[in-house]
Amino acid sequence: MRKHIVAGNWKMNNDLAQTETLISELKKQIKTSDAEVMIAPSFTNLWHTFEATRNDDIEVVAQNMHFAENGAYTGEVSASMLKSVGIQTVILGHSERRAYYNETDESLAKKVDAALAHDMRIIFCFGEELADRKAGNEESVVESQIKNALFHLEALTFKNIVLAYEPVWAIGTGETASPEQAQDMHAFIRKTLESKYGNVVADDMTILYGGSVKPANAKEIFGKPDVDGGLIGGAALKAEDFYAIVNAF
Ligand SMILES: O=C(CO)COP(=O)(O)O
Repeated sequence: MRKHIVAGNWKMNNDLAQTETLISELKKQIKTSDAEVMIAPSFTNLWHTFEATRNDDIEVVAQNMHFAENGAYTGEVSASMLKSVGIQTVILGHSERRAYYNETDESLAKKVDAALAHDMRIIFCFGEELADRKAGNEESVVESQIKNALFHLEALTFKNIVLAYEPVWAIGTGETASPEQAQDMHAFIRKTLESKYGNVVADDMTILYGGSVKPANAKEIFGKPDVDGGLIGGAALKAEDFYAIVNAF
């Protein structure tokens, strides 16, 4: 079933004290919403945030994980470690991870497999760079990112996957894809899924848009038929702005 989701990716922001402040401000904003609400703090704050929001309509998710179960991977965190602190969902493939930490379609396919093997839900991110769009290659780039990391999966596993289209040129730049550009790409993504998995998987897939979503533009973007929610960076760091976006549905 297709859901509405608004997820806040805090990236490398908020120490423990700032996390506590933001959580208490978020709690004041919560009201019944049509959208599932998620927040992704840094690893150091996952457990605390999970505990502090236990009774609220907020799911705490991780920003990344390693594909191995355990071992000599200094600085890394595994799926079972995340699950042991209550985390059921992980963001994989964010463009910042691809750009700065050499994450590739190949390593992401392994992370996807590891998360699914632990019955975790995945928010799988992808999106073209500015040069790709200028060259008119945005669809082929997105298509290959999806195919290379996900098309080895069986149709049934897609119930544990949420897709997040985040054009790199719109992340943290203040420049949003127009609602029409987002809609066109989301429809293309659905068509790409349909070509391999059929229309049930394609129609049921929740596809989020990410890149400079703000209270001022959320309603228009979320109003598009193939946009099922957002992955929010900067605006997720202010409780009022975040919930204005959640309530844009
Ligand atoms: O990267 C993003 C969410 O994962 C989007 O970031 P901004 O909302 O700050 O553009």
